[in-house]
Amino acid sequence: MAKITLENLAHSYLPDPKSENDFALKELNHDWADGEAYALLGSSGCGKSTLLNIISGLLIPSQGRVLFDGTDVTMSPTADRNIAQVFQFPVVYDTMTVRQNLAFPLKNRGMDAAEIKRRVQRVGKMIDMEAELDHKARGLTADAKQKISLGRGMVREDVNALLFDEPLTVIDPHMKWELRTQLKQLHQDFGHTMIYVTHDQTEALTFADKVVVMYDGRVVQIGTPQDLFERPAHTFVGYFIGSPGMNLFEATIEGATARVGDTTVELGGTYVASGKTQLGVRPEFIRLSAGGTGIPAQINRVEDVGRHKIVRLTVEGHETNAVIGEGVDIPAGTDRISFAPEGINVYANDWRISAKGDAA
Ligand SMILES: Nc1ncnc2c1ncn2[C@@H]1O[C@H](COP(=O)(O)OP(=O)(O)OP(=O)(O)O)[C@@H](O)[C@H]1O
Repeated sequence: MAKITLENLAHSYLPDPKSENDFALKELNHDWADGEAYALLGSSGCGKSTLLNIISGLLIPSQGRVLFDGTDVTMSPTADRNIAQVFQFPVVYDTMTVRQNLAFPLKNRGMDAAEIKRRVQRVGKMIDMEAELDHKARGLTADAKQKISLGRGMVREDVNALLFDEPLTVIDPHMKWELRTQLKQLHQDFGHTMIYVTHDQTEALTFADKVVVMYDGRVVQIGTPQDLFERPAHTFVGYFIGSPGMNLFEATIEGATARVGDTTVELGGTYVASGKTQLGVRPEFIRLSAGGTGIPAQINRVEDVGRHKIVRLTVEGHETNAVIGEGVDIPAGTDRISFAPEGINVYANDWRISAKGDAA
């Protein structure tokens, strides 16, 4: 297992990049801790695979260095990096049995037969294919073949890192949940450094200790699921994480208060902000009322989704969502919203700013 250091790393697919916009991966500096499970999350085209391919050695970055435990591996081929990789689509040897496929990386390293047998049995159980261990891979479904690929990725215990690139795309929904749980268990048992690329927030939040959110070639936040929920560092994180995502209100910041339209909102702290200023409030922190001092709002519809209700409103001309707990009544004649102070985030030019005196 290794700590992974990304130093002044950036990548452009163009031979002669002129501006930041020419970079698929914009400059970043990070240490990814030994033994942690990271999810790389972001929408299509934001640079997740570019970053993963640089870490795995499939791509040489146009700038910067990659270090494994302090050793520069930037120019080292994948084979020399001692990593296991699982891709979106299965990579299996059709003519081999499931058992031979799983044993392959261990045999290659000359491990003794009894140990190979033990590990293959364990991984076979993990991927729920114990009964098929002696079947040929040819003829198995894509779903089963991908489970073999995952198993092969997990069978070695001595790797520097385990890299997964959207590995559950072809897996059926029930098995997805099962395999995610198994991966998490594997991580707890062996403490591998794991990097898991996905555009699915549920997958990222359930799998990872830390979620690395990418947007437009940039890492906009690395945090625990709780950090991403409570203190989204960028408006994109607020919008992308959560269902529905965070509401944004254009606001003028005036120290400890903000003006949203004609309404004054108490911020619960003092802020100095300029540029494009907004308040970000998750639907869970929106309060509804009839009359009073809140921001004028109009309910468009209410969706009962079982555990809670989603109230769709129009506020200051924008669609706004509130989440109301099961059994909580929506006040009759609701025409105002207000914000729970602990749920207010202040943004200047899309980046979260802290109240004076706050650490984060
Ligand atoms: N080989 C390449 N040549 C030129 N441009 C590329 C190449 N690979 C990726 N890109 C571009 O780089 C940007 C980042 O792509 P990347 O594949 O890293 O994103 P991603 O977040 O992994 O997306 P997806 O989830 O769709 O795979 C995109 O604009 C993409 O078009």
